[in-house]
Amino acid sequence: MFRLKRRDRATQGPAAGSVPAFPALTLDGVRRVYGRGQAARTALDGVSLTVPRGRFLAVMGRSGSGKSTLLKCAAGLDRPTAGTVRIGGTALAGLGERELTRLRRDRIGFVFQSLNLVPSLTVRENAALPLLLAGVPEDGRADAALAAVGMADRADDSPAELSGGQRQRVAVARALITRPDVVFADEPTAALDPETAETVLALLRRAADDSGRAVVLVTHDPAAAAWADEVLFLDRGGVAGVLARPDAELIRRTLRVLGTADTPTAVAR
Ligand SMILES: Nc1ncnc2c1ncn2[C@@H]1O[C@H](COP(=O)(O)OP(=O)(O)OP(=O)(O)O)[C@@H](O)[C@H]1O
Repeated sequence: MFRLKRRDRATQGPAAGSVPAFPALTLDGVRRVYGRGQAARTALDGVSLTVPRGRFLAVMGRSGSGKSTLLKCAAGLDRPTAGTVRIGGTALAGLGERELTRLRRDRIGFVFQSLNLVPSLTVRENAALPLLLAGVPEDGRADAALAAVGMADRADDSPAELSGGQRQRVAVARALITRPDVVFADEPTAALDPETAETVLALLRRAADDSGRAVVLVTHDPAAAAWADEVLFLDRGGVAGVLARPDAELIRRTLRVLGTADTPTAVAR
């Protein structure tokens, strides 16, 4: 069976095509208010953070604390009401829709639970999709990316023939194929059994360690967050705390102290 071992962070060079002088991701005073007037709801309340290259950050917090909103604003999928988001030094607010789409395609990788593979394409074509959309020849890069996630032998298969964990491994290959500055992962292991989840988390860990990507993982699962270098806890749209190099037990205890666990049973597990 394909498995990876958890490893300590290694220092690696910057991602190709990026500007090494700048962190992969910075948020400065990011606010997001939904609605207007009396119906206005502040989902993010002035969040600032920096994620350097090679760093793996997990974002946690109870339902409604602003995790998805943070991820969408950071990934250029939503525009903040105020504040600045920079990917590799590029301020997203200064970009038009077309430039933003290009930046998302070329410099950001996505591994979302809901962002499924395209069923009418082969596994290889799915992995190559960001390059195909950019009109760039894939030149064997899809096979190399699939080999890196242990899926080379399934390149000609249809996604329908894969298990959930195998699909997520292909999604990781697709997310990494453009050598992005940042990989955003939204609950990528929520539907997987613990062992399969570990395989996917190890791939994200390796994307930070070996390839110098910044990885931002949104999760409810302390065991998943324990793969990160840092865990950022959100509460009512603000940063309630940050934990460096935590294990799952410390994360559970911190959730309990901060009152950001979804349910008492989630803490007691
Ligand atoms: N499109 C929207 N319109 C209005 N309010 C929204 C919208 N999206 C999110 N919100 C509100 O913003 C707040 C933060 O939502 P968000 O989805 O970011 O939380 P979350 O931490 O990701 O939650 P979950 O863990 O349940 O996915 C919530 O109060 C939510 O109701």
